[in-house]
Amino acid sequence: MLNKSIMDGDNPDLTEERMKGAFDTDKMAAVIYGSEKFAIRRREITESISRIPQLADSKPFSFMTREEKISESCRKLSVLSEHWNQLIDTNNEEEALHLYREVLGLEGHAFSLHETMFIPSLVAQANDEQQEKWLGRAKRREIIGCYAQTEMGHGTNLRALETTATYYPSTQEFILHTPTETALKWWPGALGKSSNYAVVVADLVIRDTHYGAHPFMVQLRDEKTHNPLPGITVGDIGPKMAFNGADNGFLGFNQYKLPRDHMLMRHSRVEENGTYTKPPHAKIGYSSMVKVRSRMAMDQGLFMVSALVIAVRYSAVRRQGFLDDKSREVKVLDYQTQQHRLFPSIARAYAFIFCGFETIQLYDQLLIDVKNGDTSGMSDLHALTSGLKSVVTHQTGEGIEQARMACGGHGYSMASYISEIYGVAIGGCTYEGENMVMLLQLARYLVKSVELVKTGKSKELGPMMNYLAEPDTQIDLTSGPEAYVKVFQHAARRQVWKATDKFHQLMESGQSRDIAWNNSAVELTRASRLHTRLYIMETFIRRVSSISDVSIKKVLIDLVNVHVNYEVLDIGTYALEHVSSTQLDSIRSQLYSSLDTLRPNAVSLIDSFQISDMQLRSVLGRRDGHVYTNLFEWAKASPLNQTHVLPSVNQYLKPMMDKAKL
Ligand SMILES: CCCCCCCCCCCCCCCC(=O)SCCNC(=O)CCNC(=O)[C@H](O)C(C)(C)COP(=O)(O)OP(=O)(O)OC[C@H]1O[C@@H](n2cnc3c(N)ncnc32)[C@H](O)[C@@H]1OP(=O)(O)O
Ligand SMILES: Cc1cc2nc3c(=O)[nH]c(=O)nc-3n(C[C@H](O)[C@H](O)[C@H](O)COP(=O)(O)OP(=O)(O)OC[C@H]3O[C@@H](n4cnc5c(N)ncnc54)[C@H](O)[C@@H]3O)c2cc1C
Repeated sequence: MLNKSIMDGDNPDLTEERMKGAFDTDKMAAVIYGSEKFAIRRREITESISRIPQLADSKPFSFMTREEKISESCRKLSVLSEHWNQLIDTNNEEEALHLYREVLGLEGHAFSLHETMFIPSLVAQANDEQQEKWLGRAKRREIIGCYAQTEMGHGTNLRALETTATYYPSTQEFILHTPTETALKWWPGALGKSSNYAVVVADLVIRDTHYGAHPFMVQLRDEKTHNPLPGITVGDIGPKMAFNGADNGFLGFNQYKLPRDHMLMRHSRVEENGTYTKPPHAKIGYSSMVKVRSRMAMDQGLFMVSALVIAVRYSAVRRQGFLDDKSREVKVLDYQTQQHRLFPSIARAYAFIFCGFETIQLYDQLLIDVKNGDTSGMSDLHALTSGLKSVVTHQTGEGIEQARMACGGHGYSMASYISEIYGVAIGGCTYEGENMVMLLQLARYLVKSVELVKTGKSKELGPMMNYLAEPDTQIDLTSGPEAYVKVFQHAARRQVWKATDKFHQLMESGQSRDIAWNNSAVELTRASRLHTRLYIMETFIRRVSSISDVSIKKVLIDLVNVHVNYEVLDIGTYALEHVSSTQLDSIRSQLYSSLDTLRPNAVSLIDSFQISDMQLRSVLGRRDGHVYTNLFEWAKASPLNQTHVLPSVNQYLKPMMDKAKL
């Protein structure tokens, strides 16, 4: 059996789709998840979880209040604490994240930031003695931590953070203080009610000199009572667009004393007498953010996949309207518009995940290099991940919203669960650096690269930048996906040069650097997007070319074809400089035929992600395809349906109607 999801009693429309799949979904899972070993481990972990009934949801998430969601996730975390070692290798981050996704879902929980930012901050920023003291406790979950950087008044501009950590050599202590209301830490995940420790980012002050943002390990709550410690004001910031299982919080300090060795001192130091040693790279303290950004292509790819699993499966069981055969309505997946809505997003999701593997590995390597004193790769990775997080989060938002619309009316119901996936995923456009701001960070790097070319120093260009120095060439669109890469290179190169020239000209005309930058900013962000999309396309093609299994490679090439045709058409206005409108018409025809080619493998392509029903939490996306019966059951479980007559009817509507009758 090529598609391992086929089971007796499933909806026959889905079974038919799975029979059509031309490749082995387990083999595809191994490609998606980087190795056969990890793909197998994922399945084993999912299987083991299903054997622990207390880890099942006590009722559908969509019917829970915020308080119930928080209580439910804490309940499950306490059950998990009895099973960690038997379920996963606790040193394996990917296994831990898979476990969290399966059991706790995507709405956040008490450990939301513990694994993703608190522990990574200790790993990257704490020195050996500090790691000895805190890392083991954090990994054993004796303490719960978060990452408290953003303030009510400032998230983007870290140089303007107002929270101070002032060092006093006389007592060898820092005093943490929140001087104004806008200096309150605001937003950190799991800060409000769950965490008892935080890595707090504050402006280091020694003898009236401000050294800027530095990380500190701060105890927030008493380990016995969980009450906030004296001098600490902490709480929840209230409901959000989504992600409401997490207690994003506020935090203020009133002259709060902290021992000297609580500043994380792997890279910068404050000696007992107040002597400050600066880090080997000015931005090394920003590494926890780079860590999360390097994961975002993968995590966002998985958000998009969740929505696509739901939309593609549902589109295979939803029948509406007719094509040739007037005796039976067609699966909506057979409509070209439906395929055009969904398949390019499937391609992007695969591409994002392949990019994600690459950037996660680059971060891990950078961590080793930095520990060995080599910070030379920091700028490259910062630029790459800044652009990538921005493009991927934006396109993921678009893809999920299209997936929701592709499910028609039922997509709008929480039974589909797509609105929640959208709400959580779209947060990624803002957290870890607002997208425009991060595109502009990449643009700094692109502008510098053009300046290198202009001054004859092309040899110094960073990775992925050589194309900026190359001349335009004739493009033969019949020569396969590489020709489309060339189109992107031409378009990105032209836009990067154009934006840089504009910036330079404005400065030459007398504008200050900052004003000229601001007046070129829209063009600069366009350059960053094109450059990043080029990287995504190249990575996708490179990864697919490296695959040896014939049937897997064949379907992934079909997917690459959808991707390259769609992407080039999507940047049509930029491509027009290099591709004629007749050529664009032929790309359009190729896109339509590539959608057709992909159609028989659509369900198998999304099944291959092996996202369990438990994780998906969607009636429409059920693996067995039994949508309608379960939709009715789900609606019957609504709290409103637990009584025939609501108290509000008796209190307001009935008296109103009775009065109208008089
Ligand atoms: C189903 C699946 C489930 C998955 C599971 C996930 C679930 C969902 C969980 C949610 C989890 C949320 C987690 C959110 C957690 C937060 O959001 S934490 C808070 C994040 N905050 C931010 O990202 C703030 C953004 N701001 C910044 O990073 C900085 O202010 C900026 C924008 C980089 C500017 O920094 P700056 O110090 O003013 O520097 P700037 O003058 O702009 O640049 C100076 C130089 O430094 C360089 N530089 C700046 N930063 C760096 C750096 N990091 N490295 C190297 N060089 C750098 C610049 O490139 C520049 O270089 P040159 O061009 O001069 O050569
Ligand atoms: C779900 C979620 C979880 C979060 N979790 C955490 C956490 O765990 N820990 C934490 O510390 N923080 C967290 N944050 C905060 C988050 O990191 C910040 O909100 C984010 O960095 C954006 O900063 P801001 O809110 O100051 O936006 P602002 O900078 O105020 O953005 C407002 C607008 O101004 C524009 N803008 C700002 N500066 C510039 C510029 N220089 N050039 C051009 N345009 C500019 C932006 O593009 C945007 O359009 C979280 C946020 C969310 C939504």
